[in-house]
Amino acid sequence: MTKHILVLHTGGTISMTENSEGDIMPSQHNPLLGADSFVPADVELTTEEIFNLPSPHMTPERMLELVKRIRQAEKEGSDGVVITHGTDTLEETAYFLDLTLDSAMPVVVTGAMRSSNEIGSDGLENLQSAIKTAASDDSRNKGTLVVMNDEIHTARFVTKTHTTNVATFRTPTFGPVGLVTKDGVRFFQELINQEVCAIDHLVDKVFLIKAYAGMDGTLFDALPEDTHGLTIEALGAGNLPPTTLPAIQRLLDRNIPIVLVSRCFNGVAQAVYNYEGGGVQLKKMGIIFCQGLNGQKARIKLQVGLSDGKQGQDLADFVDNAVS
Ligand SMILES: NC(=O)C[C@H](N)C(=O)O
Repeated sequence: MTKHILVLHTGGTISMTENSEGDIMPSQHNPLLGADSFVPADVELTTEEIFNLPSPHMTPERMLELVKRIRQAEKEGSDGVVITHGTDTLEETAYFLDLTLDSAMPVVVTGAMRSSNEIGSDGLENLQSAIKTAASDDSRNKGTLVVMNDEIHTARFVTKTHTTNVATFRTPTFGPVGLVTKDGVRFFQELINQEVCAIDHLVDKVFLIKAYAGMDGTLFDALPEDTHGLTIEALGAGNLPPTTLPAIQRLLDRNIPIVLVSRCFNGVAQAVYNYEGGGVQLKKMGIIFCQGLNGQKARIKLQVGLSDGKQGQDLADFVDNAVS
């Protein structure tokens, strides 16, 4: 049966070209438009350029525009959607889609580390793998997936780990969920469902701050009056320098929800240390521990939860546990 796959291009290196000086720049004519000779025989492709942006120019407002286009595509009869995207913020857009699209339809995000005319360009290969994944029945009901370098990852846990290597996308702690091979798509890990928020607007003042040895309250006190929420990348298992605590308490007294993750690459944040600034104390103060997400993903989750109108325990339950 023919599968109708919509490809939405948003820009990034996959759509860029290298000039004679070696600079990589957005192309005036997207080299991916019309490149479809590699599409599997049972796939009918529709292609749209919704944006042509380097991914550092991506914003949550643009992510929401993308969500609305994907919801419409499902109504129009698409069997799956592929999004091409710059890799710098790919994981944030992918996770935003994962949290806001309430659908069984496969949604697959891909990109490239080498632009379209560089030697060893990985764009078309990644696009082909993403199309195969979006066309597979096995990809239904799996939330948003990220396909790069023959691997399938969940949007929830994948992260960019290398500035230039084509094997940059990794899933720390849990690993990839599947592979794209010559014969098709193979999943080897089950996915755990999560709550989806079908939001149609955004609250915007949600910040991310990284902790470091010797940190004090300066950055916390500098947050604007109308702050909606804050995510902190804390130390180790989930601890903070004691000199940050008075400023953090002032934010909590203003009813600003604070979500904590670890700045460590592997593992989950847990309230295990009971000393000044230790996780046990932070949890007692009312900080929400988010397990298994990195800082940029936890910030997206907090923003989506707040945009859905969640607060108090409801918000904490939504944010705190990404792994069950
Ligand atoms: N590989 C890439 O796509 C990186 C590029 N700077 C982007 O995110 O748009």
